Amino acid sequence: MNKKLSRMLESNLRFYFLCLLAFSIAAFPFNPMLALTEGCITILLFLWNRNSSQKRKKSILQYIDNLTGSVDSANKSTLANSPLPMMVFRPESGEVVWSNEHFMALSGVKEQLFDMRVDDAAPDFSAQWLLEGKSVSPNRVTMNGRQYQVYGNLVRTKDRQSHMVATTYWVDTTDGDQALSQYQMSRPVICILMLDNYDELMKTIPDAQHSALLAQIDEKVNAWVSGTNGMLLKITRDKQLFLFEEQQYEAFVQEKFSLLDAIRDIKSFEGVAPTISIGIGKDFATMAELYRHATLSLEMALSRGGDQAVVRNKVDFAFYGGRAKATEKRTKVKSRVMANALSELIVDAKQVYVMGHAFADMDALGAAAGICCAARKRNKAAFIVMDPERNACKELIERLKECPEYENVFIGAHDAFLRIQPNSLVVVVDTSRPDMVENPDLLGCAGRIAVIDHHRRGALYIDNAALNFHEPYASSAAELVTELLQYLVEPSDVLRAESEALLAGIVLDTKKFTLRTGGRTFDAAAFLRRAGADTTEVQRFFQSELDEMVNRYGIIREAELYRGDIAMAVIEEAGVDRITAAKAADEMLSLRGVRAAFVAYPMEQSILISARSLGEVNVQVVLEVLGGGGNSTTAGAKIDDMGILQVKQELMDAVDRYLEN
Ligand SMILES: Nc1ncnc2c1ncn2[C@@H]1O[C@@H]2COP(=O)(O)O[C@H]3[C@@H](O)[C@H](n4cnc5c(N)ncnc54)O[C@@H]3COP(=O)(O)O[C@H]2[C@H]1O
Repeated sequence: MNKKLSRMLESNLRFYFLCLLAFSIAAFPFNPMLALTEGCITILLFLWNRNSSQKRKKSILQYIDNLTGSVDSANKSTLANSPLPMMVFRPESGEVVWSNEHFMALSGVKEQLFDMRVDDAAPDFSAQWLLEGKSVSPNRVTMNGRQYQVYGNLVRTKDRQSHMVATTYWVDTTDGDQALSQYQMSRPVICILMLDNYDELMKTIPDAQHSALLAQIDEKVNAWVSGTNGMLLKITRDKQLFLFEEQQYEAFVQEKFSLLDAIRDIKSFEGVAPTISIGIGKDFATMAELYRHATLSLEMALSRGGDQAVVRNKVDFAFYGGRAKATEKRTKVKSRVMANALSELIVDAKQVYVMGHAFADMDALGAAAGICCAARKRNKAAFIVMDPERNACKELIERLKECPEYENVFIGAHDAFLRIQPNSLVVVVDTSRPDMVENPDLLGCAGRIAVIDHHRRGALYIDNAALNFHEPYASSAAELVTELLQYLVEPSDVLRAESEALLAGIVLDTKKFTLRTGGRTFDAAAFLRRAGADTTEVQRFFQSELDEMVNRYGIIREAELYRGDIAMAVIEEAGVDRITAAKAADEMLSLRGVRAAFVAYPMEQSILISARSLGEVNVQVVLEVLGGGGNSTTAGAKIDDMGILQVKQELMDAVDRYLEN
C-alpha cells in the first residue's frame, strides 16, 4: 500500500535530471569547465529534490495514518454508542457475537449476550431475509411486546467457525404502527342501502299497511347498524346513507351482510317480499370518491338483479348475496327512454357495427339483426361483426343472407377493425364483458358504444358506454331489442327473417318459453308475430342432426349425481361441441330430482363448463368464483391453465361453498 502511495505521490523528475546530465556530457568536448559546473549543479539539484520529496512523502503518510486512525476509532465508538439498538450475530449458528447497550436494554438482557443465541433475545426473529441478500426484514419482529423493523447486512469472514456475520439495526416502530393501524381502522366507509322494490310493495299492499311494513324494514336496518357507532341518514324514501368506520367492515363480511336475509324474511301481507341492495365504497382518499364508488356499487348490485351487497375497493368489486331468484322489475318507461337514446346515437353515427359475444348464438344474432333493422329505418349502414365459422347460428345467418338488405352486412372481426372510423357507433349485444366480445379492439376505436345485455354484470364490464341497457330480469338480449324496436320501427319495417331471428333468440334463452319467461317476453313475442315471424320456421332452427343427438346422449351417459341432486358430466376427451354440451346440460335438468346440471369438457387449450338450473340454485353465483358468468339459470365458464380433473374438483368445491353458505 505504502509503495503504491509513494508512486502516486512521487513527481517523476528523474527523466528531466537525466536529460540535463546528457546535455552536460554532450557539452564537455566543447567547454569542459562549463560542462563540469552544469553536471555538479544537476547532481546537487537531484539530491536536494530527493531529500525534500522524501520529507513530503513522510508527512503525507503521517497525515493519512492519522486520518484512518480517527475513522477507525470513530467506527468503534459509533458501534458502541449508536443510538440505534444493534446486534451482531452469526446467521448460520444463530450465535450472538456482540450487541450494544440499547439492544440489551430492549431485549431485557442484563449482561453482554455472549454465548447466547438470537432466539433467546428475539424468539420470532428469522435471519432468512439476510441470507437472501435483503437489507430490510419483510415483517415486523416482536420483542418484549414491542414491534421492530430490522435493517441489516451480511459480511463474509475468513473465520473458520462461521463464514458470515450479520449486523442488525433495530428500529422501534410500535408507536408508528399503532398510529397507522388506528388511522386505517378509522377510515370512513360509505354504504348506500336501497330498497329494491319500494314502488311494487307500495302498489301491492293496502295503504293502511304501508307504514307498518316500512317500520319493519327500518327496524331491521337499525338493528343491523346498531353497535357500529356509524351514522344512518335517510336520503330518499327508498334510500339510506350509512357512514361507518373501516373497523366495522370485517364484521359485516363475516356475517355475510345478514341484513339481506333479514329484509327478505319480512313477510309482506300480499306475498311480495321486500329486498334490499347494498352498495359500498371503501379505500378511497376522499369522501367524494367514496360516495361515487358506493353509488357505482349500488348500480352494480341493481344491474345484477338486486338483493345483494357489492363492495368497490381500490382494486376490485366483491359480491355478497344475490342468490335469490331475480324478479321482474323493469319499467316500460325505461325501455322508451333507452329507445330514444339509441335512436339519437344511430342518427349521430356514420356507420353502426353490431357485435355479440365470441361464438355467437341465436340470441346474439337475433339482437344484432334487430339493431340492423333500426339502423336501416334511419338510413344508416349497419354491419354485423361475426366469425363466419366460430358461431352457433349458421342456419340463421344463411336465412338472413337470403335478404337483399343483408348483402355485405356480415363482416369478420378483422375487416371491421380496418373499416371502423372514429364517428362509428358500436352496439354490443348479449354480453357486457369486454373480454367476451367478438373483437375487443373495436371497443377502443369506436366513437360511441351502446351495450344491450341481459346477463348479470360481472366485475369486468364495458364501463365507457354511452348507452347501457342492462336488464338481468329480461329473458334474452333479443327480448330487450324487440322491446326497443317497438318504439323505433313499425312492425311492417321488420323483415320476416329479422323477426324470426329475434324470436329464435328468445326461444333459445327461455328454452321454449319455459325458463325466465315473464309477461314482457310474451309481449315481445306477440310483436314479432305481428312483424311476420313464423313459429314453425323458428322451430326448424332448433332441429338437430342424428350425430349431434347421439353425442348429446353420450355426454348424459357420463353424468353422476353430486350431493344427490346436482348432475355433473365431466368429459375428459376432446371433441365435445359447445352446443351439444349446452343441450346436454339443458336435458339433464329433465331428470327427476335434479336441481342443477353442469357439463365440463376440454376445448382447445381450455376447459369449458355449461351450467343450467331450474332456478333454485343460482348457477351464475357458483361459476362466478371460477371466472364464469351468465344468469341464475344459464351460466358458463372458460377455465385456462387447469386440467379437467382439477376443474371437476374446483367445481365440486364451488358447489359445496354455494350450498353450505
Ligand atoms: N367464459 C364465460 N365467462 C362468462 N360467462 C360465460 C362464459 N361462457 C358462457 N358464459 C355465459 O353462460 C351462458 C351459457 O353458456 P353456454 O355455452 O352453456 O350456452 C350457450 C350456448 O352454447 C347455448 N346454445 C347456443 N345454441 C344453442 C342451440 N341451438 N340449442 C341449445 N343451446 C344452444 O345457449 C347458451 C346461450 O347462453 P347465453 O349467451 O345466454 O349465456 C351464456 C354466457 O353468458
